Amino acid sequence: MKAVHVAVAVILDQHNKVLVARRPEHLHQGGLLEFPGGKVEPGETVLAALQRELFEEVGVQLDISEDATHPLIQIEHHYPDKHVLLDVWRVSRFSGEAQGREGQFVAWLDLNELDPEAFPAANREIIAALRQAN
Ligand SMILES: Nc1nc2c([nH]c(=O)n2[C@H]2C[C@H](O)[C@@H](COP(=O)(O)OP(=O)(O)OP(=O)(O)O)O2)c(=O)[nH]1
Ligand SMILES: [Mg+2]
Repeated sequence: MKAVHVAVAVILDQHNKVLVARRPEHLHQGGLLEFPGGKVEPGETVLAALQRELFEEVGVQLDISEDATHPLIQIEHHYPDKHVLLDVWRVSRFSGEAQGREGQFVAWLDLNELDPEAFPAANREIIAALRQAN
């Protein structure tokens, strides 16, 4: 099974709050929290995908210049029904106010209070890497 390449944004504000959204029930890993993002389309760069997905899902415009976007970690994970490659980026500049544009719950949660169990299994490593980096 080929891995699905997914661009994922971790947006941390100056108060150590990170933007999370709840995956709609009907999707893969539905009902769990996620860092916003989505599949990289054919011919698209990962940063272009990151920017497109963040605008589509939460209405946030990312600054994807080199000094504002840093690779955090890549995680390859095999779910029973799907193989994903999460390409996770730390984003430090954006404009717009985050809102669930697809009707989903979104929130800024304290990094120290994130419950890894509320996220898909692949995210535990992301949360650990973030806590180590901060
Ligand atoms: N966005 C995101 N996806 C994650 C995270 N953790 C994790 O395992 N995933 C998985 C769930 C999905 O299988 C895949 C992302 O696919 P997706 O369905 O959100 O992709 P998409 O936004 O392009 O959605 P669609 O247009 O296909 O509906 O990655 C995460 O933190 N954020
Ligand atoms: Mg998505």
